[in-house]
Amino acid sequence: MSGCEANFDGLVGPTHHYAGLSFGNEASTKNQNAVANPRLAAKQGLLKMKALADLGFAQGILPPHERPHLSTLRKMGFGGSDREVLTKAQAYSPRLLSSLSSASAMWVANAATVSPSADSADGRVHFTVANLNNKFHRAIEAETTSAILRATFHADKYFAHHDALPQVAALGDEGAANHNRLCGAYDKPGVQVFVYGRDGLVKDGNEPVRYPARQTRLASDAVARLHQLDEKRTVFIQQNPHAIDSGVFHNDVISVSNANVLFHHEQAFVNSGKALDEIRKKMAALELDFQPIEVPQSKVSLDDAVATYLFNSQLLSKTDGKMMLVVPEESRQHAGVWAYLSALKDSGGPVDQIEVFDLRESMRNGGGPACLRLRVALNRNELNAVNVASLVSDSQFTRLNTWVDTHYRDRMQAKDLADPQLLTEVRTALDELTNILGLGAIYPFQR
Ligand SMILES: N=C(N)NCCC[C@H](NC(=O)CCC(=O)O)C(=O)O
Repeated sequence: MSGCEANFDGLVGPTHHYAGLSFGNEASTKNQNAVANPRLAAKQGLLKMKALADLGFAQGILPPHERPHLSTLRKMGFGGSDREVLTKAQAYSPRLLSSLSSASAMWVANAATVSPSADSADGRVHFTVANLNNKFHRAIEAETTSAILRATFHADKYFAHHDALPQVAALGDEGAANHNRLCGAYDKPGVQVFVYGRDGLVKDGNEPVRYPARQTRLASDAVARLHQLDEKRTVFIQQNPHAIDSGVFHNDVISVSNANVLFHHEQAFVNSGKALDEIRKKMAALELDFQPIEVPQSKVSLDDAVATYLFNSQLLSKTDGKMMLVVPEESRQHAGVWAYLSALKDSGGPVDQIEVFDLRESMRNGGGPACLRLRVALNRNELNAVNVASLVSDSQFTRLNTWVDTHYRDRMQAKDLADPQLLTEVRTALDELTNILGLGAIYPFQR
């Protein structure tokens, strides 16, 4: 198969903690105030990256953001020295400081939507940074995400970068977590599938009632337009509001695609049969055979899917033509889900290997294997144009692992965030990291 799918994983930042900031994400709510271990979190993520790189997959890394986010605090009127800003913000509202200190940028499936060059009219890879408008702690990610993506994929000839959509609820955009692509070879035209939770402009009675629908159709349409996609090869599907109300706050908690396979839960979409038919027809026009793997509610309930993150998995093509599913340890711990996975592996279908990773630190905030990675399908020239130090090699892994050991604390709670020493530690670490990754000045404090 020509071309490749490179996975760029977000590295967990030094202020990783459990703040209960994401209403609608049940793990986030459940684990509010638990004690986090940023060092362990970063190392769990690095181990996944290393393991996949060792298996021969193209693996990249995206750095964490600067937190606490002093520039937002200053914009909100907290003045004086950095130390004073932190003290005043903590006195005003510990929850505000916590929101502006979240390490949520680790979940880079929400960093941007990416369309490969084979699908875009101008023949370039398009990136639109997600505005993450539904959550305050995430809406502040866009600016640094944009700087990071532009530094990582910097050749204009190959890569087109779009800023985040305007920061309004009607244009709520959560990036690649609500986007799938079905294809044959990664560098040949495919069918892009955008999944949205609500319209954005009008209420049609199909919205969830308990939890927010973060992604709007208005935003998905805008991204498809920006990426110069052909409507004959684009599909828009509404996410099942009942699934959102059950804790499926992003579509990647209930479905994942790779090549011509869509692994999904039976209750993932509104009018599922019609949606799958449209994908099938549009793929057939490209002479591609669509292979959906639909998991029935009777085998894995929505609640179990949310609790185990079975679908927040990475589906990866191996050189032998078969696929491997990368799942979190929580999927192995659940007898019913593990029985389903064992049967899937032995079914004679496309998936014949299951790999399990311990990502507990991230999982406790609702971030599984797929949340931690941004898929970028590339042809050979494009892969060669990626900032080389952003690719995970043995030597980069060793440097990064040592960097984490040197700079990260092994315990973090909201009350630690006002410590001015923490800000110094973060800035020292990030300054060093931009050197390791050769990214230049990407953080506000470096400018
Ligand atoms: N499904 C994907 N692609 N990403 C998962 C994102 C998890 C993230 N959690 C948080 O932001 C929790 C932070 C806290 O509560 O401390 C979110 O809800 O946006």
